[in-house]
Amino acid sequence: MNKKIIETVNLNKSLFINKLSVLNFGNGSVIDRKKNIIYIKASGITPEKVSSKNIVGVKFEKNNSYKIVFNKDLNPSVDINMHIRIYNQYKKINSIIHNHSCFATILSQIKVEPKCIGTTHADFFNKSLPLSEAFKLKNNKEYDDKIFLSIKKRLDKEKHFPPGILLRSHGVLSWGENIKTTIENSVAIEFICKLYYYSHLINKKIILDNSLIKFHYERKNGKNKRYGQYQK
Ligand SMILES: O=C(CO)[C@@H](O)[C@@H](O)COP(=O)(O)O
Repeated sequence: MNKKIIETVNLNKSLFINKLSVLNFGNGSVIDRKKNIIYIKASGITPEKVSSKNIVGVKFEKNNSYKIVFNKDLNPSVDINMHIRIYNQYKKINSIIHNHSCFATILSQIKVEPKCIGTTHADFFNKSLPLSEAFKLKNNKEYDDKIFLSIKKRLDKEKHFPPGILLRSHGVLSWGENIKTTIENSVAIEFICKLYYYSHLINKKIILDNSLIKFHYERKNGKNKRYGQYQK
């Protein structure tokens, strides 16, 4: 069995295992950059029921068009065009999860970017988690381009590429160079949003000194990280 298809199944099942998805709200994709094929959950399939039989493979072009090349009788996730645009734009991303996990979706709906107010967040990312920009539709055909542009406009403002983004009023995207990182990022983003939500409910004035953000972030990330079984 194709390794990318197995990875896509495991990625989508992780949504269910980590309780990041209710019903079919959510999908995961993996890209084969050598063949320009994206594997994604078929539309309407709940993550716990995903198998190689309901993974769709689409061969995509630079102009974001695509044709179905695997499980041709199935429709890909409704979000396939958003995934294609992200892969075409950001070459370091090799897998994407979209979900409606509870606290990340709450913050996306109240339009709040969770600031770094604790070392748990700082261990993971040293900036606020970004929220995509607002947009309106003149017609339904604009949706795929507009939702991607709402993501790109916000990411263009970031010096450090984030592990994901809150999709305004909708949910969350997490991504990574491989499925392990993408799954960890989706779990971490939801946990950080939960910590932020409850901390802020109790005290709106919480801040964390930048020196501590820097210490924690650099201890776990980057070329000089000092976490885990690193070479002494
Ligand atoms: O969020 C949405 C729809 O708003 C989708 O991600 C969700 O319904 C999943 O759709 P798919 O089953 O992936 O087509």
